[in-house]
Amino acid sequence: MTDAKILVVDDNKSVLSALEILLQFEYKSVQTLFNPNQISSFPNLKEVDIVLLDMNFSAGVNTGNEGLYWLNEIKKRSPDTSVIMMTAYGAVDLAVKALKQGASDFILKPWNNEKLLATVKSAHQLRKSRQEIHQLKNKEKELKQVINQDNSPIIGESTALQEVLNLVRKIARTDVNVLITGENGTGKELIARELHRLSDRKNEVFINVDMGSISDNLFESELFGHVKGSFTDAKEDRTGKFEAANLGTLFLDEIGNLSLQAQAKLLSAIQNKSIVKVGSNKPVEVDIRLICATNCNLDQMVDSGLFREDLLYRINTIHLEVPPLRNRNGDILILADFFLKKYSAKYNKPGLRINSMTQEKLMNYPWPGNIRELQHTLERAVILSEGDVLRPTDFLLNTRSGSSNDPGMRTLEEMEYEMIQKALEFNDGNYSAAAEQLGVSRQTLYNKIKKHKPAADNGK
Ligand SMILES: Nc1ncnc2c1ncn2[C@@H]1O[C@H](COP(=O)(O)OP(=O)(O)OP(=O)(O)O)[C@@H](O)[C@H]1O
Repeated sequence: MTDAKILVVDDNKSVLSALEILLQFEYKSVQTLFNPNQISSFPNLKEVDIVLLDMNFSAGVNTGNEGLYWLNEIKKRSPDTSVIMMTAYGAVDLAVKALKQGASDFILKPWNNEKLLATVKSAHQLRKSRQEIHQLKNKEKELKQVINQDNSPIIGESTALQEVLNLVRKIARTDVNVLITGENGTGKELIARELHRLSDRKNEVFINVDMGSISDNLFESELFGHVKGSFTDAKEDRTGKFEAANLGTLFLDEIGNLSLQAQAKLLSAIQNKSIVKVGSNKPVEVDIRLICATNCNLDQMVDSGLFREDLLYRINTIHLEVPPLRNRNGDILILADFFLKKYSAKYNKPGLRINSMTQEKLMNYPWPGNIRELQHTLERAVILSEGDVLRPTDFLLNTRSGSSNDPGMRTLEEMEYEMIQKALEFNDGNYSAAAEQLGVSRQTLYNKIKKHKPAADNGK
């Protein structure tokens, strides 16, 4: 027995009882209405899965207009209910008219029982699909709200930052591709999110992809998706990041770490505004706003043949350079105060203050890890604080270079970290070149950096 509610509306009582008898063997609830005027007051019409609706109710009238009128009334009150029209006058144009106005199907009287049951069954499937689509759409809406709710404020009053934010406001509502450059931890991702938040795409998703963490052989599958069976591990169809970001913003972080092969594939997707999934040959159109970020000098990489010039032209219609924290001194104490309040609240330590000597120490430090380093430094100081005032000694800045003065105190891990930093510095932040110099693969280098990251953050 199928768990569905059916309503039959016909002015012929013998039609009503015949259909009631036939359908109640298959469906849990079958109700009948002799007078269509009762449709308007029918309780919980939205819960009715299928309506079987006669087209002509007044004696001698067979235009079908009454049926079309009631079809519209039902659709107004319950758009997902499937309506099957019934008529003894099988004019094809009338059937087409009803289908155009939202009917699911059409049955001619006298009907064939088997055919009628098959029609009702597919109308029920249609109703279920419509409900699923609605549920998925609602779910998608909620997910988008959750994904987009990471709206950390951008703190800072320095002219350098305000100039960047002015440009962000100017370009946010255009669809131009934006390249954001700047050192690690300067707030590139935050700026990208702000561009999305101020754009007409703000109610759609912001998808963030860390290109440095994607190995070359997974690049296409991650970005463009794949079809089931296209390679050994492709157990299911997969939607890539481009498709997932459709109508929204796609943020490609660490774009300077892409191999030349991956760059060519990315260029083709951007140029064609479409992607082809691995294992398919059908292009799928995508409508995305592209924002890329890097701490590498892409112009230099173009000169040394490590980055495609045509790709650079595509991604940097507008170039935003986020200044390092040491060039926006005015922001250091404002940011410190912001993070102090944030972590005092998080760790339940109200009333914490920074004294003037501490302020001086923070102002004089060059912050090589920029705002991320300042943030972690404040978090650690708040956690370790014992009194109400955070003193200079609560901020163990630059301990890593301190320990490197004493070779006896360095661990193998610290030396490895230093080597990696040096190789990255030497190669202008280019992971591929640094990996080659260190004699490891780009993936291994990336894994090592990832492994060191928490330690590096804590040590600062
Ligand atoms: N102006 C700012 N105001 C408040 N918080 C900021 C600001 N800039 C950066 N942050 C915070 O600092 C941290 C690092 O910022 P973000 O991840 O945007 O930097 P990034 O330049 O993208 O770093 P990476 O190059 O390592 O990817 C984040 O927690 C971010 O919220």
